[in-house]
Amino acid sequence: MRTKRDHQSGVRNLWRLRRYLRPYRLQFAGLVLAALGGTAVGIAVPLVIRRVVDGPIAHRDPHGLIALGALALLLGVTEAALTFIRRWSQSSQALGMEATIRQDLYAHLQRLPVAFHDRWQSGQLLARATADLSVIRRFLSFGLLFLFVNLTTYAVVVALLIRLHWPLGLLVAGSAVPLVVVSRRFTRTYLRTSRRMQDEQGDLATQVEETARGLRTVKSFGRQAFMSRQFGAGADRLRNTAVDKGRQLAGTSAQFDLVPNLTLAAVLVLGAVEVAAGRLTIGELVAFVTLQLMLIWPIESLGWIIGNAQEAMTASDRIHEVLDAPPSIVDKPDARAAGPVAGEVRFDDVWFSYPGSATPVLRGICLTVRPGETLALVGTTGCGKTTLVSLVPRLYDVTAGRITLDGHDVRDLRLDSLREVVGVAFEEPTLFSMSVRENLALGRTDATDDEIHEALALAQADFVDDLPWGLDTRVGEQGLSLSGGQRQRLALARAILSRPRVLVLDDPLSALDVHTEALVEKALAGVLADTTALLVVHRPSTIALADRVALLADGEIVATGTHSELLATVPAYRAVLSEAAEIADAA
Ligand SMILES: Nc1ncnc2c1ncn2[C@@H]1O[C@H](COP(=O)(O)OP(=O)(O)OP(=O)(O)O)[C@@H](O)[C@H]1O
Repeated sequence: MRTKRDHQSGVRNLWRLRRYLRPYRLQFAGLVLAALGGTAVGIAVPLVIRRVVDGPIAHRDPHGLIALGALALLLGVTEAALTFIRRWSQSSQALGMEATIRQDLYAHLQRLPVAFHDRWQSGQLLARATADLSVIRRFLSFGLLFLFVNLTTYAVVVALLIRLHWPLGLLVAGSAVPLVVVSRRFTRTYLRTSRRMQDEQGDLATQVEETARGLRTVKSFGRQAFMSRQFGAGADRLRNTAVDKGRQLAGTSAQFDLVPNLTLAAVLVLGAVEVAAGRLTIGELVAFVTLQLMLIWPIESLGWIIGNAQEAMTASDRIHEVLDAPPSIVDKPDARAAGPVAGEVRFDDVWFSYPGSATPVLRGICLTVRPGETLALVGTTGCGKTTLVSLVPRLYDVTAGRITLDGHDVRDLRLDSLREVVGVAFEEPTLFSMSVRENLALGRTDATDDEIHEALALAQADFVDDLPWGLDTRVGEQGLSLSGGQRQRLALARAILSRPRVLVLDDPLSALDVHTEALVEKALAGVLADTTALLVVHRPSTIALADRVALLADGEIVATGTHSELLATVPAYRAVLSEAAEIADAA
């Protein structure tokens, strides 16, 4: 039952990819015509041979032999030319379709909310964008075409065979019955195995990606052998599934090979009897057998084509699992630009739970950050500070309540303009495999070198001048060639480069030494003077930047006030700060 459902969903999802075939429909029609033309010419050859055997050879007529020989030669050359045309243009359209699907997949991944990426392993996404798309390309370029051509060849040849000698022709037609039985049994198991293999490829890609990213941790804990064992187990699983899949295909292909060969043997014996009885000429028998030989390849390849179609179905299922995921954080139809804003940010009875979790992380948050004010968020680890600030640029949407910017619900604003207004720097900064300049200008592509240098100076990131190619230095995957503190300062410079009205800084100085932190804070104070800022703070020293502090505990705001007010009146605040100070000292 489940297999039937899987099969239906696979067929449906594969069929949905037809929109990618549309721009290439003329090319595809040309391909089909070239393939069918080649096959038709191939079919005509045995019919010419029949004429040769029953005509010039039987009547010892050399002139007739030359004419028919020339015709056979012409047919051979035509078939070769058509095959060349088909092969020449076959891959370009499939590669074009693959590229378009890949671009759509990537664009959709960008539209999907952070919550989607929290749930999905990156290796699974990687495998979908690479291996699964290659399977679909193979099907679109070869499988689909040959499925069509081979089935047409089969139907035409069997019709000709019946016309040549109907009892033997019906025998050949009847051989389709065991083929159908074999293919039904095959598709039942192969679909599951194919899906399992694609999932395991994704798991393995995730392992490689995580190990590459976490190599320092792996090495520093001396866990290479452990990780290798884990990877080995995954690789073994994948190998076993691949072997299982290969064997299923081999077993089925052998049965597909057997049927036409057994039928051929039967035709030879029965055909000889018919010739002896005078009901069939030798030329007709030769033509019959030659035509029947033309069925061997289409039938033998059917096992591979059906297997390829099954793999394409499961790959298409996997790709649609991503393409069908709704981009839940999108512009409303009537969303408007934020326009010039004063910068008041208000949390209005905000509740938030992560998708799939029943426990709210934030509970009834009411908080107002006035235009130009800097508010520090303080609280024990895991109390919800990062979650709270992530709601402002709508990395997640509130579960209940609302967040307003100058009185407008952020969900009513266009996302691009909201994200222009709100600049963000996180504790774990991501730098991309691009030059320093490109990394910095992510939020403002038109920034001049002077503006970039100003932002770098504010973030105390002048070390960029000492990099081998200055702003043009590629900072490598995730900026690994830079220290944690350097990366943090680049991320900070990136956030302030666009001079946003609202700045969200999630502990962006945690990796800096005390001296550099003090310098950054001094420079930042000027930026923060006229910017609304939400500052997640772990180190007591950073609180100096804030006009006001909010103490978060267990997802609730338990106190707000100036640092000195809270210090004097809220014991829990003193406790959180002294704990943080101890950790900072220990570090
Ligand atoms: N993507 C996520 N999916 C599900 N739960 C999450 C996710 N991110 C965080 N959480 C949970 O939400 C709670 C609050 O996490 P959050 O990162 O907001 O805390 P925090 O106060 O910023 O912590 P820290 O000070 O350690 O950075 C934690 O219990 C955490 O386990």
